[in-house]
Amino acid sequence: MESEPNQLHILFFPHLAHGHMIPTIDMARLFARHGVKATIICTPLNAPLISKVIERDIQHGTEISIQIIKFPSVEAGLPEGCENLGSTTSPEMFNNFYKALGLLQQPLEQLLEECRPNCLVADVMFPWATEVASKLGIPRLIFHGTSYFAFCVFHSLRCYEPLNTISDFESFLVPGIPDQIKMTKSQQPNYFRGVEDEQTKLTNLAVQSEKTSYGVLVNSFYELEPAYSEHYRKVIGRKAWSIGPVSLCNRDIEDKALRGNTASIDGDKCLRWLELKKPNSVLYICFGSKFCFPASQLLEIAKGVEAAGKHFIWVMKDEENVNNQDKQEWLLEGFEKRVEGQGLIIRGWAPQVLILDHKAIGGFMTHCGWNSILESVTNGVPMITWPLYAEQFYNEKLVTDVLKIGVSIGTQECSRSIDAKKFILKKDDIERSVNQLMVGEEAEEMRGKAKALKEIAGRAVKEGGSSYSDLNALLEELRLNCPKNEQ
Ligand SMILES: O=c1ccn([C@@H]2O[C@H](COP(=O)(O)OP(=O)(O)O[C@H]3O[C@H](CO)[C@@H](O)[C@H](O)[C@H]3O)[C@@H](O)[C@H]2O)c(=O)[nH]1
Repeated sequence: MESEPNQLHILFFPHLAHGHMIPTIDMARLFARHGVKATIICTPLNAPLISKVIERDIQHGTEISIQIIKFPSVEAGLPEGCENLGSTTSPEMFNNFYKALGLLQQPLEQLLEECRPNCLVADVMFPWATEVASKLGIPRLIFHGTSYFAFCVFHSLRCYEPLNTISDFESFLVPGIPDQIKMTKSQQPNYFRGVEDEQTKLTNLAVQSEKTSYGVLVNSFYELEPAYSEHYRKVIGRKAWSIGPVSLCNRDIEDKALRGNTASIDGDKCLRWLELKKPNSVLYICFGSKFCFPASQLLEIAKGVEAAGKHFIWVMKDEENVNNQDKQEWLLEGFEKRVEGQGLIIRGWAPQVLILDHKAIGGFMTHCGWNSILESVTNGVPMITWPLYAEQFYNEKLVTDVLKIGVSIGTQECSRSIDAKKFILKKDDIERSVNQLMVGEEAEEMRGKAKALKEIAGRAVKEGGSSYSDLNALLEELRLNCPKNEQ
């Protein structure tokens, strides 16, 4: 395909973690469908995941490609082959992974010099990318991967510092945001709890780079959180474009199946199982791409969903199986047999967008990663919110207190490694929330609101819709302000 003379060339540089890579790939595909030449930067072991997904786009004539750079695993003290945050298995590996990300600065610079794109879209985890790009006169857009609501809460807590004077479980009102939102200090990420780790350092750098970057891309749509989109732009004063939900670029069933191309279960098997169930009758349970519960928590979830008596699909991560060998027997033989017909257990990776899209799915028990929330919203599915770490407690508040399309499971502690004895939620908590979400008047009301949002999300990405127009406005601005800077 001949390139247009003023065709924009944009480089997309995702953080090497599923929760960031997946929306960045979708975003690059979206830009390519809007006439941009899109190049996704990635490392050798992450490349196959991406190439499978973009294959169909290439066949359809969109200009999208991959540019591979080496990942400095060994240099950063990681084992060879550890190129995705999902493969880190200890806090030390986790920290080394962030060190390795820092070492990508030089290869990025070299690549930018060779390609001279009109613009670089780089993940928030690469704060140094703004400076690297600006040396070559290339504007850098930041991709955060989360909601406006979460940005606004984060900004408020930095600005007003309400956490300095309170104890862990005392509740406080988040100051200066459009709604009355109550939280506790224990629900805050490490950054606000005085923990000086690699993530805290990175967050401080990210805050600085946000001020000097060209602007921010947000995987959200205006109608979902209008007050917070306005607050972010007008009160906090950042330049931002809402271009989501980007997962809606997986338009047909093949797209959705491809998107789950690493799934450990055949998509058709899942669909066949779901076909036999009534509309809105199945609860989907998944806690994102990485998190692993201890066996004691898995057992309480198992007892809770069994007692609630609803159909369910439950995704268990591989590490949960490996780390909890002692309890496997109970889960495999006793539980799995007893719930035959009632539940489908997926061990490993699930084709999530394919599952959420099925009419039998009536609820989603989620850890509140932003992609999962958006995928639930775009399919009109209300949620049981069970936030675990990072900004997930903020996302929970948006779902339960602002949008009112979810039931909180009631967890209080933001932590990457759950202390098995202290923070275990019990069978009764799980049973109660499943019943509250799946049956009764309140459940119908939440489902109605979620279905309405599904329609609005669909319109937002279609021609004339809010996200479609925001993306076009951005591309127009880049064409005017950011000509290709050939050397
Ligand atoms: O078995 C699985 C598990 C996950 N997914 C997909 O993986 C993505 C997971 O993303 P998300 O729900 O956002 O969870 P995390 O991977 O935990 O996301 C990280 O990144 C998000 C975006 O910045 C943050 O909101 C989260 O707090 C952070 O943990 C989604 O697209 C899911 O559809 C699957 O397809 N199959």
